[in-house]
Amino acid sequence: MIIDKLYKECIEKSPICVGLDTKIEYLPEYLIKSGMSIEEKIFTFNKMIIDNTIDLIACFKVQIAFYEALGIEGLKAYSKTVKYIREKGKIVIGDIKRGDISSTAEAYADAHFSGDFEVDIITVNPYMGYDSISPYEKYMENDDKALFMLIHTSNKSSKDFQELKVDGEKLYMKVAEKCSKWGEDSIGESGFNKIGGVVGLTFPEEFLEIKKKTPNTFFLIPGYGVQGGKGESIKEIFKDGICGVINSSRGIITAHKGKSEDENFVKYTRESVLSMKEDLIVG
Ligand SMILES: O=c1ccn([C@@H]2O[C@H](COP(=O)(O)O)[C@@H](O)[C@H]2O)c(=O)[nH]1
Repeated sequence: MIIDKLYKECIEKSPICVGLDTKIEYLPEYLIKSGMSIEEKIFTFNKMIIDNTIDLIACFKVQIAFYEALGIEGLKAYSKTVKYIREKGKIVIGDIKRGDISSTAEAYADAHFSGDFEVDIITVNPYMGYDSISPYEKYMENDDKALFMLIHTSNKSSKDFQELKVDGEKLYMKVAEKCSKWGEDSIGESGFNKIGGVVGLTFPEEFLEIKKKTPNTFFLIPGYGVQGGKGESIKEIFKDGICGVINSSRGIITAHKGKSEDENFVKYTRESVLSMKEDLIVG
């Protein structure tokens, strides 16, 4: 089961997810100035990051918004990037945050669990309820696909709706309970199921509250580094064992900026992953 594989990678390598939120301005000058097409520039940058971090981490997350922003060439770079990661046998999360009526959700499932944009796990927004999530299940039957459902996001305004009280309980706790319930039939040998949850590291107390109620939910944890999430919070959250994978995007893929603008830029990428790993050591 894919979440078992992700869990194993977290134990064997590190619970780190490198986020490929690639923008042209993040590229080293030598690539920006090269005569390559946008598609080639972005893919070359991503490939160098992938090749130089793959042995240290659990998975990659590719945020589709940055590729959509570059038009057709950007989407071709997205497709090449996710295919390259999968060819290397590594897990790739498509951060697409979809949520729509079931007929449209079926199309999203086809688009991101097969074909040009196929990834192993996608992020989904559960606001529209169960029939916006269930169309992905067809692809999850073979155990090689999974979902990460938004529960409590890392941004400041997550409070606007997610913390509203419903029947005396915060809305994000209701969502966490549904996430756990919808995944309860698919618990793997790791003890986690196929419907994971997205919970930001920027609100560690809320994280602990969610974790207590959802022992079989594996988490995608954004918010580390640039957004203010701290390694020390992970030590508390992982006190009883690893229960998620921590994403860092800008903190890793821009680590070379102001230091190296040539082919050696990946030295800084690798160093940033190693220092994140050090910061997260649970002990
Ligand atoms: O609650 C959420 C959900 C998703 N994200 C995504 O994670 C990365 C974070 O990037 P950093 O550069 O490490 O801040 C980005 O793709 C977001 O769209 C999130 O931040 N918070």
